[in-house]
Amino acid sequence: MLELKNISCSYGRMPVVRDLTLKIEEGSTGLFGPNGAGKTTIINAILGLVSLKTGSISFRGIELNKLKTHERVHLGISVVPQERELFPLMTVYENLIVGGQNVPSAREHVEKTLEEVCEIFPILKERFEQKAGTMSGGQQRQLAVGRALMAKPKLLILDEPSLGLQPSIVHDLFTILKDMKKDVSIMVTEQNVRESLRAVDTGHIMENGEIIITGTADELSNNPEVEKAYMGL
Ligand SMILES: Nc1ncnc2c1ncn2[C@@H]1O[C@H](COP(=O)(O)OP(=O)(O)OP(=O)(O)O)[C@@H](O)[C@H]1O
Repeated sequence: MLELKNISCSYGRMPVVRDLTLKIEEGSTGLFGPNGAGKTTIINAILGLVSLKTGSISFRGIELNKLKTHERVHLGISVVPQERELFPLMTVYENLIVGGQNVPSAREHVEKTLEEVCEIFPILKERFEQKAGTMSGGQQRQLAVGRALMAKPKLLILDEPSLGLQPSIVHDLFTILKDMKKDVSIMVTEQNVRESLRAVDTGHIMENGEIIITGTADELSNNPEVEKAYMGL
C-alpha cells in the first residue's frame, strides 16, 4: 500500500531519517519509538511537507515524490496530526463536514460517511452542536479521527493519538482503532507501545531515524528487547 524506499530527511545539516526502507501493507501498522526518533518527520515526508534528501515514496503503486500535498491527500492518505488541529470555534458537525469537503471523491458521499463516522464515535452525534474547542481531550481526539475519516481515506495515519490522554481513554481509542482497521488501513506512530500493539498487525521500532526491529504484533510483544526498552519493564 505504502512503500518508503531508502528515504533520508534532514533539518539543515541534521540528519533525522537515515536511509529508511519501510513497506506498509493493508491492515494496520505501528511505527514506534521514543521522542525525537523521527516518526513525525516520516509522516511529513509522506505528505510532502518535508523534502527527501534521498529515496522515494510510493502509495498504491504511484510515486509521490513529484506530487503536491493535496494531490497526495486526494489519492487517499488522511493524517490525524499530534496537535489535532480542529477548528475550535466551529461545531462538531461543521468540523466533520469540512473534513468531507477536502477530497473531491468524498464530497458526494458526505451524508453517508457522516453516518458511518457517528456509528464509530456515537459521542460525536450527541455533540453535533457543541463547539469543538469546548470538548474534552479524548472527545477532541475522536473528532480529529472522525474528521479524517470523512475524507474516505484508504490509509489513515495517526501521529501519537494517545498523547495527553488518560489511560482509560487511550485504551478505548485503541479498541476503536482495532475495529476500524477492517475498513481502512491504519498507520499509527506511538511511544505507547504496549497499548498500540493491541490494535496493530505489524510494528516497526525506530531509533535515531532508523528502523531497528520489525515484526508482527505478537513477535514484538514477546521480544524481550522491546519489552525492556519500550514497555517499562
Ligand atoms: N522543523 C524542525 N526543525 C529542526 N529540527 C526538527 C524539526 N522538526 C523536528 N526536528 C528534530 O528532528 C528530530 C525528529 O523529530 P520528530 O518530530 O520527527 O520525532 P518524533 O519521533 O515524531 O518525536 P515526537 O514524539 O517528539 O513527535 C528531533 O530531534 C527534532 O528535534
